[in-house]
Amino acid sequence: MLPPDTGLPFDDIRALIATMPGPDEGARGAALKRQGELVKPPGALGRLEEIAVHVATWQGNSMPTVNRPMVAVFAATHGVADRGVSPYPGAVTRQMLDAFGTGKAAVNQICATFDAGLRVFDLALDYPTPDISREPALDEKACAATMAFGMEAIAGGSDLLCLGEMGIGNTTIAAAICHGLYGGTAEEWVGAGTGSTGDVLARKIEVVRAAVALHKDHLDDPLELLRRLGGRELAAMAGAILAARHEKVPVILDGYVVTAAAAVLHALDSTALDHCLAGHVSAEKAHGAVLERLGLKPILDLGMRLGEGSGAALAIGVVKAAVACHRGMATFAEAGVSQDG
Ligand SMILES: Cc1cc2ncn([C@H]3O[C@H](COP(=O)(O)O)[C@@H](O)[C@H]3O)c2cc1C
Ligand SMILES: O=C(O)c1cccnc1
Repeated sequence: MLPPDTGLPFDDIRALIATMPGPDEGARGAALKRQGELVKPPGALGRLEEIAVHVATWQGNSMPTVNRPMVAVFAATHGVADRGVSPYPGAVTRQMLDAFGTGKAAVNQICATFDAGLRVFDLALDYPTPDISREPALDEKACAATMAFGMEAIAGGSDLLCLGEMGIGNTTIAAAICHGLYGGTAEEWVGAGTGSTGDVLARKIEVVRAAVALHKDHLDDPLELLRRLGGRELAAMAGAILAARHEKVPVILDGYVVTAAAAVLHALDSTALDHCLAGHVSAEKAHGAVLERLGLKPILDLGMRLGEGSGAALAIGVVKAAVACHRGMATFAEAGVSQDG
């Protein structure tokens, strides 16, 4: 699904936001009713019950499925990577794409564990976006086109979309977006990423501070903020989240970088992430704070700080189990179990 080709590119994105479908209250009501009838004390499956009802609500199906979960990993390169903001060189981004291709990365193993599909999107890796502390990452047309490209993540059909990213330097980008959206200090939003400490961490904070200062007069519009402080994988992920909403596909977010992309949509419309689950809270310093601002409660908290969709993919197991219980358990009446405690 591509946005209609009318008007300014960002206007097309705004039109998709304005026309997002809301929750399917019929499916939600029926799913809640079924949860109350299943052969267990009410609420005994805890968050699994909420998760099953969430998937039912956003698929618009009181008997939801997780038969075709898909992990979409968006990869891009960043000019800031040359500023010494990551312990790893920018070349690692392409090397990791090779590892995804041969099935040797962490996300491959987690996808295999849960029978999830994995698609990797190479967003012009040979052309890093400019250093955001010196100029905008993207122009409006490129940002909107990259968001539209991200909408391809769900092409071919999926009943649960997990988002991941690969792009050395992109925890700097995520921090700039969060600092731009939420204010505070650069220190507050910058974390270790792949393991930055000392001078590397200090440079990272400085780059984030300089980037937000450079673009400060243009940050009121979240799409403008995304194009200036973002990168291609963040724009594509925002597009994917929006397309999934229109196609009734629930989404699982991953760590700090994915959540920063999602936060841009939330700033445009506070209901834009209502179909999303937070797969986990990563060990990246500010991830928990962003999730709190978005009103998202992470499913897992395992101290992971990898990115590449690993935390979202791991949460597929929990969501699958939640939906399996919802679909497969007997009701008290079916099981002949007495319901009065
Ligand atoms: C071998 C390796 C595998 C990865 N898989 C994901 N990332 C993660 O690390 C990067 C962000 O961290 P920073 O901002 O510190 O560069 C992203 O590419 C992210 O997905 C990796 C990083 C490395 C080194
Ligand atoms: O939380 C994340 O998204 C993350 C953390 C470290 C490295 N890359 C990504």
